[in-house]
Amino acid sequence: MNDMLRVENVAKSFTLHLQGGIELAVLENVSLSVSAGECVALAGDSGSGKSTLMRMIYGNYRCDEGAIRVRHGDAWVDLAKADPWTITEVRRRTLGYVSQFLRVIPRVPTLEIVAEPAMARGVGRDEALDRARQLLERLRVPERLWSLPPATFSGGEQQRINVARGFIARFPVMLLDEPTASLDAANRATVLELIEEAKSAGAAVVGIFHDADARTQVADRSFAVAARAGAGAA
Ligand SMILES: Nc1ncnc2c1ncn2[C@@H]1O[C@H](COP(=O)(O)OP(=O)(O)OP(=O)(O)O)[C@@H](O)[C@H]1O
Repeated sequence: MNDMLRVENVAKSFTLHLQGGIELAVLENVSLSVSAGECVALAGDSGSGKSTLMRMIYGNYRCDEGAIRVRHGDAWVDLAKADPWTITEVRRRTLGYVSQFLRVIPRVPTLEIVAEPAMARGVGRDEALDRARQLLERLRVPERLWSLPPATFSGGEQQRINVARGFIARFPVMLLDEPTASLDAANRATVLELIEEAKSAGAAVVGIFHDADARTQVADRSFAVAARAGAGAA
């Protein structure tokens, strides 16, 4: 198997400082590998730890135990032990993340926001802007909005800009947190197409899809994230 991502024996608990230091154990002994061209859907009840696992893979949450190995160029990097600079480098070149919410940068026009991850991966400005236009067109974001900062855009418009940012750079490993939530049928279909195209180009994809039809369409398999005894107790 041409693995791109290996999660090995990962554990995570949260300490709730505002509630007397209660320890909330969420994940224990989680192992998962994802190969190039494969899409794995994280499945499990609400509160089971799907988003927590995704944030750990992105390096937002530290692991209590275990390793999160990502193939970064010719090397393997363990994000559980990597320093912040290395995590930033892995995100710039290897690891894309479509979160549910767009982090808006004040005053920066939509077109630039979408083009930025491609430029950060070394794509020339003109080509990056071209790709951004194509993606915004495919995702039906009206051209009159492209020169405006997206702060005041609707939830669905912001989500499509987030999707465009996630897909423009052709990351080898992609994390998708509910990429079709709050989209209409036509845009939902486009996002599923983009996921299929990324897989065909060799991306390893990990997704959370509450939309069961979307999951069936793009995921090659599901990975059950099981809530630990005690999780959700607080
Ligand atoms: N930063 C945090 N601090 C404390 N507890 C947290 C934190 N993040 C998540 N949790 C807890 O961890 C558990 C798992 O949450 P998580 O968001 O990963 O679940 P999920 O499977 O993604 O749920 P859903 O399907 O509802 O989005 C929950 O009980 C949640 O309260």
